[in-house]
Order: sequence, then C-alpha cells, then structure tokens
Amino acid sequence: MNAHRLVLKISKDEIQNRVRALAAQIASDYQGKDLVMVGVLKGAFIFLADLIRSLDMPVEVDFIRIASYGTSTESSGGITLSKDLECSIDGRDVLVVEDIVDTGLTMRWLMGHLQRRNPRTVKICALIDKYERRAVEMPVHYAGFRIPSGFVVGYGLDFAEKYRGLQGIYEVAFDAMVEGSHAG
Ligand SMILES: O=P(O)(O)OC[C@H]1O[C@H](OP(=O)(O)OP(=O)(O)O)[C@H](O)[C@@H]1O
Ligand code: HPA
Ligand SMILES: [Mg+2]
Repeated sequence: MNAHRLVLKISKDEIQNRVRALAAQIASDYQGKDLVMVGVLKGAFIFLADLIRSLDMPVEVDFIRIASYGTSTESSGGITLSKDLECSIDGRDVLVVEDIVDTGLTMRWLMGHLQRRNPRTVKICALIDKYERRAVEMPVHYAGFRIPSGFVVGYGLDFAEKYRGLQGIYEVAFDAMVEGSHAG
C-alpha cells in the first residue's frame, strides 16, 4: 500500500442527515409494498444497518457478497460471488443497497443476476454515486451523495480492507512518488 493521507469529504452528521432523508423517501415510495432490501457485502453493511433503523416500514433484509477490487483502487473487472441471496425475490420489490456505484460493473453484474429470479421491480440505493469513472450506464435511483471522482473510504468503504469503521467519508490522497524511490 503506497503512503497516503485521508482527507475528510463528508462528515458523520451530513451522512446521518442524508440517510434519514433517504429512508423517508424510500418509506413513502414503497408504502404497502413487499420490499426486500439486498445489502451488497462487505461495503454496504453499515449503510444498510443505519438505513433500516430509520425506515418506518417492515422490510426483509438479505445479503449477497460480491467483490472485484481486492487491494486495488481499480476494478479488476471480474466479479467474484461468494455468498448468494437466501430469500426468494420472485414477484417482489427489491432495493439493492450499495456503499458506492463507481464504474458500474459490479451493479451491472448484480442486476443481471437478480433479474433472472423474476423480481417485480429492482432499484438501486447507493450512499455514493461516483460518476466520472462509469464504464456502463447505470442509474442510481436513491443516491446519498454524488461525487465525480477520488478513491473514498469510511462508513463501510475500504481501501485494501482497511478504514471501513471510520464514521465519515474520506478521500485517500496518495503521496507523490519521489524519483528513484517509493514513498512508503
Ligand atoms: O462500480 P464498481 O466500479 O464495480 O465499484 C463498486 C463496488 O466496489 C466495491 O466493492 P469491492 O469489490 O471493493 O468489495 P467490498 O464491498 O467487499 O469492499 C463497492 O463496495 C461496490 O460493490
Ligand atoms: O472509491 C471507492 N472506495 C472504496 N471502494 C470502492 N469501490 C469502487 N470505488 C471505490
Ligand atoms: Mg472494497
């Protein structure tokens, strides 16, 4: 891991306020519906936990575990599924909960995977919609924050599995490489 610093981008209070507003919007849109919220592990675990505790309606929660980044800040392009859904989504309304949509490759794979199980609707809720690196068209129906670029960590998001527990969102600032040597 190259030497880096963390720069605060979104504070804990801003996140809390935005999560409450998203939950209110979701509860209003899905009133009376049979909603299944699917958290994408690992990154979504904190966001999903906060979101459902602000949500004034009964929902079923399930998880799927897919990964493509490993220790890198670039998508590997290949998706590894290591835990699938446990509930049926046949005929039901599904809201996928993600920490971040970046290139969109993870979400494209997941949408294909879910659509084969015949849900009534599938929508996407992501804490962060990071749009400049998008490689495929991918709508984010409920977006917490839209940012153009920068590798971010905290509130579930990791860099090489670290920093998920930070309460705010931070950008990873990589120190410039010194000629002929690596800065850490
Ligand atoms: O839009 P994309 O470019 O595909 O990136 C978004 C995905 O990448 C991260 O997952 P990661 O592979 O790091 O797994 P993790 O959730 O376990 O950290 C993140 O949690 C999203 O699932
Ligand atoms: O900016 C990011 N941070 C952490 N994980 C990610 N996965 C895709 N983009 C990011
Ligand atoms: Mg990750």
